[in-house]
Amino acid sequence: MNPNKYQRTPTPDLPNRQWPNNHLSKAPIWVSVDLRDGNQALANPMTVEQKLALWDQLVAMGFKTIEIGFPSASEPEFEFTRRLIEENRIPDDVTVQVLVQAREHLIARTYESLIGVNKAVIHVYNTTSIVQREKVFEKSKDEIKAMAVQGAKWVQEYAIKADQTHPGSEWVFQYSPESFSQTETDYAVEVCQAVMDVWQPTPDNKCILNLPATVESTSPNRFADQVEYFISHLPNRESALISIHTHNDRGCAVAAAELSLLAGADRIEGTLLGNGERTGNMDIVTLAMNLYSEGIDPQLDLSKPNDWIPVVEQVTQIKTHMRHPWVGEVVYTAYSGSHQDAIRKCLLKQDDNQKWNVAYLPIDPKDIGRDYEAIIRVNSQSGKAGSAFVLEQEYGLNLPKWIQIDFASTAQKLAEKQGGIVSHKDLYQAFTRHYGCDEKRIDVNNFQLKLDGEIEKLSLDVDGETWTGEGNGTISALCDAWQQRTGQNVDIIDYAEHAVHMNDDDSGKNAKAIAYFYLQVDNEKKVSVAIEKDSLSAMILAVLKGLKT
Ligand SMILES: CC(=O)SCCNC(=O)CCNC(=O)[C@H](O)C(C)(C)COP(=O)(O)OP(=O)(O)OC[C@H]1O[C@@H](n2cnc3c(N)ncnc32)[C@H](O)[C@@H]1OP(=O)(O)O
Ligand SMILES: CC(C)C(=O)C(=O)O
Repeated sequence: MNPNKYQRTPTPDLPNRQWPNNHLSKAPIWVSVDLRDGNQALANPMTVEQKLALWDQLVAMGFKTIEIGFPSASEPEFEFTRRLIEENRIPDDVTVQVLVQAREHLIARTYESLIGVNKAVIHVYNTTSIVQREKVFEKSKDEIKAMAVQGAKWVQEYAIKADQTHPGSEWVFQYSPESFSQTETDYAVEVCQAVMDVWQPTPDNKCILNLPATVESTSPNRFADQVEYFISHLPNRESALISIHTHNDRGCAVAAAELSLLAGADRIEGTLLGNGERTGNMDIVTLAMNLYSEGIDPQLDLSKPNDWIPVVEQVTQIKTHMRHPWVGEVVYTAYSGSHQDAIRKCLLKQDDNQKWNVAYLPIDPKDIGRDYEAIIRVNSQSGKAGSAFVLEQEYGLNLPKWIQIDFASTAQKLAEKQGGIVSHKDLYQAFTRHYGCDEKRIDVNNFQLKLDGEIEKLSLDVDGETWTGEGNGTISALCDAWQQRTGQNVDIIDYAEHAVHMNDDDSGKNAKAIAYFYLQVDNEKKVSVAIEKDSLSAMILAVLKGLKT
């Protein structure tokens, strides 16, 4: 490797930059370019049917402008445009956008594809970057500007022609100085100004100037400088919507777009999950969810990733990474003990009426249809809180801390033996087996309790022997009975009991009680658990188990 081979992309000097002081307060205008830039990146471009499926999905998610393709490039692209129009698939509040080079025959064909459309954005581009001017087009700055101006003129002229032959369509003009981020910014301003001189937009009839990082070649802060410089030097800025189209070569497409919004951009082009040329387009899902997580309405419905991800995966043939920001399969799952502990404690304290404030979970997974069940998964890196969370969520067991500690080594051994994630069923079985909850190992009969003044007098048959004892409650009378029989001193350090509804029957018929006891028998500490049909039985059995085992 040889870093001397590379050079820094020049960006404007902007000593009084304002964008670092700004805050976002609303969603931008979103434009999906999945059907064009996304499609352009696929080894097997989408079929018309696949494009229709993705179109329906994009509309359902709330996109109001959708770049549908490059209709002059191929028959399938042309046919798709025709089908949207002829089959009345474009809702009144959705505008289609089409891309075309600054070449006359392509512009003519583009308008042909759009006959009968209600409203469309005609997006014309030519590159302005230094490398492309010098090596690809071999043209001077003036010649490249002249291409842009000529393209703008054709777009306008063919719109007029289209209105004459097929009146009734509304046209919006968009120009991209392709590779803006690798263009001298003052020159990009100059070219865009020349395009605006042709189109003569007004604040009520704006054109769109789209600034692409066609290849991401600067850090997001320097891209934001480029955008702020462009916006602050563009005469008649109020007559243009400033749009941003970033790619992800350095992995910062979302950051660059986000900072561009701080720098004054109005509109963002991108794709769902970031499919696009090379390392991809800006991922709209990530940026929209970033806004959402800061309390800004993203103006897109991303709530059902389990519905729309399969559509995107089907048409792109690209699997979503399990750690994809916000929507990857495991992004709300914690395996490590301390994270599980923190999540569990925060969730217990999270009040529905308060702002979301849970460690390690930047949003409530339920907002995008993810269940709490998947948040904590027990493996060999988990601690007591992980097992406690799973048993709590899945089986309604509120384990006291000393039970969590007591059970932790059993869960750990199970995880190490299994080698991966322990299913909640296996964990529950390990729990009931460890505490002997499924076996009736102690036979209890003829339970009698009499109150004599303040004193409870207890008599019961345990494994065929009659026990008697007294105390200020049932449990202390039971401990007294044990002391009388064995001479051992029994202290109750702590206990808890609660109702449990067994998972296989939500009707309540299968409601049971669970009791947890922490005893000290002479010098020995004992932990025991029993699940019985009612709370008194569960408590008696748990104490007996603690004493007799
Ligand atoms: C950054 C982006 O994503 S830009 C979008 C890129 N997307 C695509 O290109 C997908 C669709 N494109 C295509 O199917 C084809 O390129 C077509 C149908 C549009 C054009 O095909 P062709 O004319 O046969 O070939 P090709 O694309 O190689 O044309 C290159 C010519 O167009 C010129 N050209 C390229 N871009 C532009 C432009 N934006 N404006 C004007 N001329 C341009 C080139 O200088 C070159 O000219 P030359 O033939 O005089 O050397
Ligand atoms: C045509 C433009 C907007 C483009 O796709 C890019 O520069 O990446």
